[in-house]
Amino acid sequence: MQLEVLGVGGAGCRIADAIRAAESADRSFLTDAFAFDTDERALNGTVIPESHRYQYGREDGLEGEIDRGFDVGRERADELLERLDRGAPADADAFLVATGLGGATGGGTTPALVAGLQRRYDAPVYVLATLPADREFDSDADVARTGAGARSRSPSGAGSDAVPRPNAATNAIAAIERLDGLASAIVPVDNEAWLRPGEGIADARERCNRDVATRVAAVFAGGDSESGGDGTGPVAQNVVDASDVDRIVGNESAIVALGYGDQAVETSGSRFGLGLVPTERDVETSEAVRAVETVVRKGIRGKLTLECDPETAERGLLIVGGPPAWLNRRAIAEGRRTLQSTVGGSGVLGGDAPRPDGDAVFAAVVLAGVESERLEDLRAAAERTD
Ligand SMILES: Nc1nc2c(ncn2[C@@H]2O[C@H](COP(=O)(O)OP(=O)(O)OP(=O)(O)O)[C@@H](O)[C@H]2O)c(=O)[nH]1
Repeated sequence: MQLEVLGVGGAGCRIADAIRAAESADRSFLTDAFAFDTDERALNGTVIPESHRYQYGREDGLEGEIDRGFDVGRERADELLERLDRGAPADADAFLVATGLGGATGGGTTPALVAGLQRRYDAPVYVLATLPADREFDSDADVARTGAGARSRSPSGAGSDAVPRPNAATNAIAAIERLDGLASAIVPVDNEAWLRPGEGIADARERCNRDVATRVAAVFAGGDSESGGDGTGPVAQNVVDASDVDRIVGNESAIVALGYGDQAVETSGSRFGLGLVPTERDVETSEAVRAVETVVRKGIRGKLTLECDPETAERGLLIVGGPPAWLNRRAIAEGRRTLQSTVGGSGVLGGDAPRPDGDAVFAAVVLAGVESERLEDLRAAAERTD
């Protein structure tokens, strides 16, 4: 499928950058990636081509005030949407607006941008939004190595990420409330769960953004029917396309969590001799089954973009990918049944994603309509601040 990515604000632009980097040359899944920010320095820190970067609004910032951010969003959204004509937005099967909630730029602009995209295009508009970590707005949280010491350790390029954001929870909740009913679905990425003890955003962001981009690519580059890119590669038996993703995540602003698991496997360069692609006969069935079982378990029970109980999901999607010889059909079907019994509903779809050049088996899991205590915790923190 073809995804159009719009990064807004510091986090959003860096995540858009990472998603672009996760696109492999022979498996394109992006129409375009754009970066929009009020901060020109942050914008220039991305490798998104200049034609697709755009500085808007006030350079001197919004001082973390989300209401000012909403005003700027309303005033400037049309101008940003016009930039999309530099690419091919009409070819997109879906839009993904990447943003970081907690500041004023990304969270402020995203609702108006999403509303504009919904008005202009038929394709669904998903929002991938980071949630702030407690240590950003609560000086007692993770005191071990954060606080002033950690801030001063931040590299000079850390920009506003190194500054405490007392309004972060309030801003994040205000933005989520505006997105509810506007976004087709919301994929929160909870920084609290992704940061290690003592880490600041600036220390962790490259790793986090790469992990998030891997998940996005696994879902949206899914099982292309032309998996060689030129139509010559092995074809997925069950292709996951844009309408499958659409059916699972829905169009009612469901909260979505992404899971991912992978396991390195032996391929041509290792056991099978240089240059020889293993065939199904070369791979022990029991080994292939175990690999698929392992990655499916990690995908469902491992770290999710948003901590939640997978049992609360209303619908689910499973994509199992890797070198074709390792994609054991029965194990993949069993994985899908496992997901089905986990989410307890009938809304489960599955597919495979052959990667002839891959050296790992992976599972990408989409859990849609989940309930998460983290959002309630942030809401409570926002109420305490107000
Ligand atoms: N995962 C991740 N989170 C980030 C990153 N950068 C910032 N964040 C988070 O996103 C929130 C918003 O930060 P930015 O995106 O830099 O802020 P902004 O939207 O540009 O808004 P202002 O700085 O107020 O103009 C922060 O509170 C962090 O929680 C990043 O690269 N990756």
